[in-house]
Amino acid sequence: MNTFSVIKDAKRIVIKIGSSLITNYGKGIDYPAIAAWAAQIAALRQAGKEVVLVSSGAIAEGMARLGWTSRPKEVNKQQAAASIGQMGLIQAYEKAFSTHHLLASQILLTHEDLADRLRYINARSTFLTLLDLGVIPIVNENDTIVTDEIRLGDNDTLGAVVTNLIDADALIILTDQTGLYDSDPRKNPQAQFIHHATAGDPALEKMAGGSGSMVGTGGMITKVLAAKRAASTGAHTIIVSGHEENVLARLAAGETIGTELQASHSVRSARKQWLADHLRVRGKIVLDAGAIKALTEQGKSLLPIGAIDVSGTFKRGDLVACVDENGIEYARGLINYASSDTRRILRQPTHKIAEILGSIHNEELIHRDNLVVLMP
Ligand SMILES: Nc1ncnc2c1ncn2[C@@H]1O[C@H](COP(=O)(O)OP(=O)(O)O)[C@@H](O)[C@H]1O
Ligand SMILES: N[C@@H](CCC(=O)OP(=O)(O)O)C(=O)O
Repeated sequence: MNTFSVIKDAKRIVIKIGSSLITNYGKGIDYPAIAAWAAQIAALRQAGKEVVLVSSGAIAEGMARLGWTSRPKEVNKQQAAASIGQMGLIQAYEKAFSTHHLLASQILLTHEDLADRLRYINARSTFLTLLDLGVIPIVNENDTIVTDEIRLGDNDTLGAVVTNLIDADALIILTDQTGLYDSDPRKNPQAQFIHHATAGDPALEKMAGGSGSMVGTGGMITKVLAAKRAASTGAHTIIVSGHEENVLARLAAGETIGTELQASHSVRSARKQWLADHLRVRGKIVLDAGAIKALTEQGKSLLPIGAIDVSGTFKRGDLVACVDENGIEYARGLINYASSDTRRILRQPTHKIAEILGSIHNEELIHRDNLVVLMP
């Protein structure tokens, strides 16, 4: 199926722009490029579409303003650079959108802001109000104050989280490559271009590598994982070069450019989506093939008999990832047993739990109501 028409028909779109594009590989804000994207976004608004922009580039622009040629290793210096660069980014966007009589707004998020259910709902309401008002929200991670504990990590993930938060129809990731290849084209000139794939296909995770540039953060792997995440609310993802002439306008006209990663998931309930968007898993349970099938195809709960290994230290009620033996995550959920107890009941039938632990909380390791499947 050709999903490019989805961009054409989409009502609500999240557009993520990477650092290398925004700052011309760290040389400083690319004002003409921002003006060109703003003009296309203004045309999308005119056509009745709502657009949220997730823009990277704060650290790269801060470094350029400070005259730093290599990214400092010290987190406090990166955070200082982000604080300087973010201001430049927002000024550039505000100016570019104002020429089209559009208001822009700034939203800086951390993972912690969205991990709390009330704040998540509140953030959603603010986004939707801004869109109702015809504003272009411009989002970045709050790099200046973020710590490892509350970090989202990269803006591809942030783009997907925002897509899920506002139920966008599509996520467009503008980057410096024409899209996804079966290996990093910077390293392999023979790499083959992927025109179309299903978001969440584990094969994509093997093709995608890290960032090949000095200023980019996540590379393709975070884009592929972002597409998987965006697909969980039914959003399709397009990974495409921001250097393409009129890229957004052409996508909106239904042209086939970039890599399309099609959503095949059925849409989740709001609570399960919130669970999926938690990025801080406290541990991992390795499942056998039967358990993976039970979770992903039969909508069942996870029983101890299907769990073959456990890692991490967690308490009852913590969020854990359900992975296969290769570490691919299939589901995540709130576990009924602490890691020490889980370890003791691995591979055990349910009727043995009380005998081994002395008491039984629940028959399931993770009840299906507290479990969200990430892959079809
Ligand atoms: N399979 C792949 N296909 C395309 N690009 C890849 C692949 N694997 C790794 N990359 C690298 O990912 C980079 C884009 O990611 P990144 O540098 O983080 O950009 P951005 O700032 O746009 O997020 C490309 O320049 C490329 O070197
Ligand atoms: N939040 C950071 C960008 C992090 C990031 O993911 O960058 P990129 O890989 O270029 O999208 C910044 O504004 O510098």
